[in-house]
Amino acid sequence: MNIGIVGLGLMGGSLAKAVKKYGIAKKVYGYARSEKSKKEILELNLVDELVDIQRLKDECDLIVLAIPVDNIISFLPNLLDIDKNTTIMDLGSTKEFIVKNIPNEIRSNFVAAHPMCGSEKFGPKASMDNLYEGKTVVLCDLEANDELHKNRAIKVFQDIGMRLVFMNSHNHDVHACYMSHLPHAISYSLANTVMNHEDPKSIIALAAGGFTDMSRIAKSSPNMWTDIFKQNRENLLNSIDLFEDHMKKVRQMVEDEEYEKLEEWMKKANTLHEIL
Ligand SMILES: NC(=O)c1ccc[n+]([C@@H]2O[C@H](COP(=O)([O-])OP(=O)(O)OC[C@H]3O[C@@H](n4cnc5c(N)ncnc54)[C@H](O)[C@@H]3O)[C@@H](O)[C@H]2O)c1
Ligand SMILES: O=C(O)C(=O)C[C@]1(C(=O)O)C=C[C@H](O)C=C1
Repeated sequence: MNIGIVGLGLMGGSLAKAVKKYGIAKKVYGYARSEKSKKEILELNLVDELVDIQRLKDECDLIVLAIPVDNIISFLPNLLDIDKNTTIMDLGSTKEFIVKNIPNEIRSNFVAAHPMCGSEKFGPKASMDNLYEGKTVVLCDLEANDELHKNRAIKVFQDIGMRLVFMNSHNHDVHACYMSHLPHAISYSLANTVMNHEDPKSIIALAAGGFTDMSRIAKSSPNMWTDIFKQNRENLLNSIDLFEDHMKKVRQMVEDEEYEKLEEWMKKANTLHEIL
């Protein structure tokens, strides 16, 4: 099978490396827009060839959209005349808005997927051949797909070592919000809070494991995360409200010097790690 990847940053570049590593693709084609990306992709030897959209459509059995979630939607008009046997797949971090915006002509071709792996790094240089190994991918609303496309997508994810989880796109966005989008909002908030209060010298001198762990994802791509917060707005607003309730609760317990209650609240939080 020939695979075409649109966007060869962390996720697309890592997929290109993984399908090569496991011998899944006869040819891996890439599509990139900026000259800077094109240069990096070729230097890193991520794909067999960079091609235009027409060649992607003419020569690929599977086209993977590994670009920010708003760009996924704006890219779809390019694919309306796709062959009925060509599979399209996205790797976006949100699912409901994307699925709602898939044009009818290509709905059965389009497999909505979200790999639950990644990092705060972005761009072609961040790609890794083992990013997907042993990780989970969420596949959404598969009842809308032809068997050919569903099975092709499932096989590719299995062949690169992923576990599969099936969910509807609405539930996906609720869960992804709590497990990924809220943590990013908190980490960006923490980074800005600390930078407004502390000077660089004390940040460098005192940053230890706790702060480094909590702030790692504040280094993530603003371009990608603005789109995610926009598309998952309602769920994010709800989750921020619930998080704020807990911040108010801890603030109140400290203010009222209710230390036994505080300890119980912390013990409850400890139990998360009996599950994880
Ligand atoms: N980073 C993560 O941890 C992670 C995890 C799971 C899913 N995702 C999702 O995967 C997708 C890609 O994220 P990433 O981390 O690889 O981002 P990235 O910034 O590393 O890579 C995206 C690449 O796509 C290019 N691009 C953007 N629009 C394009 C277009 N219209 N045509 C061609 N190229 C285009 C950019 O130049 C960039 O090189 C996003 O939808 C994101 O939500 C990311
Ligand atoms: O930074 C990481 O460690 C990630 O795995 C990235 C992460 C996350 O865990 O929130 C980020 C966005 C996703 O869509 C999926 C995964």
